Amino acid sequence: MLKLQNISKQFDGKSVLDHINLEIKTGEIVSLLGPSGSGKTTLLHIILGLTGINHGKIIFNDTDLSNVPMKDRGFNIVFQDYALFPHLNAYENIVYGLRNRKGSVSKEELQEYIDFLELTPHLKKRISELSGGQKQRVSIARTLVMKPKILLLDEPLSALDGVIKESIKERIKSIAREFKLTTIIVTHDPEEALTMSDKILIINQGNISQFGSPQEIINQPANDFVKEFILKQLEIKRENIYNLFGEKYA
Ligand SMILES: Nc1ncnc2c1ncn2[C@@H]1O[C@H](COP(=O)(O)OP(=O)(O)OP(=O)(O)O)[C@@H](O)[C@H]1O
Repeated sequence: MLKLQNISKQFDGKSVLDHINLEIKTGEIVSLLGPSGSGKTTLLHIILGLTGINHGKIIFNDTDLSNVPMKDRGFNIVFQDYALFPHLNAYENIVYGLRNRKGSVSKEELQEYIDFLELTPHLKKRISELSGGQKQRVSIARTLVMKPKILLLDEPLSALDGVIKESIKERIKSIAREFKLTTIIVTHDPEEALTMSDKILIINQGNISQFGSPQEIINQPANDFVKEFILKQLEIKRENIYNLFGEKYA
């Protein structure tokens, strides 16, 4: 269980997150959803330990991590632009983080992650030879081999489209299920959040507008902002949402 208690963050005296309280159960997929500048990435980086907080506590499985540095938290992130090393091939990128942690992943486990992400045919390729979806899979594999206690993803689908986007989305869902891995995803796209999460945290201007399951958010939007932000999308993407939630929004 990850608990955020009264988290506040200011940049240059300006409030970016205001008393955020949140509980995420182990194995849940949670999307942080909100418009540009609402504080999603800041919250993700605070959980990771990349960004400090001005107020509040971060508690993971009853341990207070608020002052624990990023490298000791055991959470790992897939960055939006993949952040792969162009001079290394796909395999070298995947194992890069393990270089100082010999023995932390067995050969069998490493192969399991590579198989799971269907990367075997691409291991010797340079990064420039990979498609967007393949780069994303390498980036996810590189993070998974570190055996994170929580997997954080910043806009993992934003650079992808069509079939590739759907396949990465399904892959992320199956990773969370297969490895029982708590997964927190930043997105600005309500459809992505509705179709890939157990719970959605809707942030607006540094405040929580609503935290709940996709069904709760659709059926009982907490306020006008949620209605506007989510229901607008339902109008646009009626068919996709219909497939998920049935006739209410058909
Ligand atoms: N290092 C920083 N220094 C100063 N201000 C920052 C810093 N990082 C973020 N901010 C500000 O904090 C606010 C929230 O930024 P954040 O990146 O968390 O938003 P976001 O919801 O992830 O937006 P986007 O969807 O555009 O990435 C913005 O007003 C941003 O300008």
